[in-house]
Amino acid sequence: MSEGKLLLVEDDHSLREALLDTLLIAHYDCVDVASAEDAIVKLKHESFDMVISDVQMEGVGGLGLLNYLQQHHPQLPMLLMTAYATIDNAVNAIKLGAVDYLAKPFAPEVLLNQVSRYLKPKLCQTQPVVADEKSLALLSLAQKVAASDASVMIMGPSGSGKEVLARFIHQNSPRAEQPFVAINCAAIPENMLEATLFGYEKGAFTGAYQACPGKFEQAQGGTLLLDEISEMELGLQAKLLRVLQEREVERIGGRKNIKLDVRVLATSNRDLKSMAASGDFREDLYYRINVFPLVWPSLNQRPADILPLARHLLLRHATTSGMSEIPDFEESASRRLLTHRWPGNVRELDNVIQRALILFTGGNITANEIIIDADEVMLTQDVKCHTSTQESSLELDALGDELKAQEHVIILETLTQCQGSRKLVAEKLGISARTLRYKMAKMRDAGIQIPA
Ligand SMILES: Nc1ncnc2c1ncn2[C@@H]1O[C@H](COP(=O)(O)OP(=O)(O)OP(=O)(O)O)[C@@H](O)[C@H]1O
Repeated sequence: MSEGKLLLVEDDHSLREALLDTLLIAHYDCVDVASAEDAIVKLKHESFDMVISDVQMEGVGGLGLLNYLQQHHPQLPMLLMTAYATIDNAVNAIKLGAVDYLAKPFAPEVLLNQVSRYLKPKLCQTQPVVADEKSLALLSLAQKVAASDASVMIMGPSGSGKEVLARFIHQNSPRAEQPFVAINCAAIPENMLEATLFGYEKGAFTGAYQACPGKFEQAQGGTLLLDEISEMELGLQAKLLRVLQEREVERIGGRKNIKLDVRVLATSNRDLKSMAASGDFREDLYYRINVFPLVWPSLNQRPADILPLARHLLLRHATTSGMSEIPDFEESASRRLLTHRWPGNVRELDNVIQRALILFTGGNITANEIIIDADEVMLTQDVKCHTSTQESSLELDALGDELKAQEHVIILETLTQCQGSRKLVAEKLGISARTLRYKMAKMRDAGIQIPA
């Protein structure tokens, strides 16, 4: 199986964006087009490792594209998506050479499960950048723990790098070649979390059109990260405990137990021990996942990490935005970075660096381009504030969260620059589509109008 590139063909704009989000979040390299004709043009100039296409589109449509692939790229697996009423077409398509079909509507996991049979997601290359003594000690401990099969509980404040550390443990473990699957327990609606974790059989509940393996099964042989486990409700915690004890899972609506070989890592930015003491988290589950605890201190407690991290983030974002020369920080800028308290930890530092690159006009980065407070963004002449952005920022002031306000201004500006393309915005800001979608959902919740 290769770490290849996907071509997504779908004429419905919003469905295409949603599918693209799902694939990018799962770390698949993916290019999207709106018609079979555009797909054929792409296929002539770029090489792909899999095609996912809608059947019914204007022009030659999905079947025409399948026909083209059969003649010119017979090895290329093609997955078709079809409306429920046209399953006969899909069955014919499989006879003609498509590898499988998905009946719309389908859950994101169903798509990912199909794709994972043919392609591996891109390996996430993020290695923790560390320089402070405390962080070096933590990393060397993590390396030792990685070699074992123990469950690890990673604690630390929000944005401190817990997920980065979890990936590091997986990549340094004997399971490194097997899947690393992460699930954010706080980001998935409560009623969906159980199905997402344990999977379900066809017809298990309304909307379960196809059987779907859960995250545990997807992580088979590898590592499962339960991000923000403190947010899981008590009833589900009991079910999770049973799965961990029995080392087997039963899909919702299923009748058979599936043996599991999965290492479990979990993260929390809350004090799980006192949650367990107060009955807000199951004590027995706490002890089961907390075999080896690791704690990332907040960024201000490991000051020697700040500048190496800032340089690393600068390199990452400058490269993503295609800059040929990577600037450095002037003395004044470094001083500003070192004297801030970083309540939002590395994520806040990441935002500040992205902002600096937006304001950057050449040479090295100066203290003027290190914008930490929202007011500074509003006063900086270099930032071309659009009317809608100003209005949104004023609304945000009422929320009393300056850090978020700065972030929102940047997202709105970049959305305008990229004419609404979520994919380009995520690329430009150097964040994953998942993060962007999450941030935009929060902005909508706060009443901010997001341009279409
Ligand atoms: N040591 C590090 N080296 C490189 N990048 C880092 C490091 N720590 C954090 N980051 C980056 O900072 C951002 C936040 O990190 P991460 O998502 O791991 O934090 P977290 O503690 O899991 O946050 P949350 O509690 O909000 O889920 C990511 O973009 C990540 O790549």
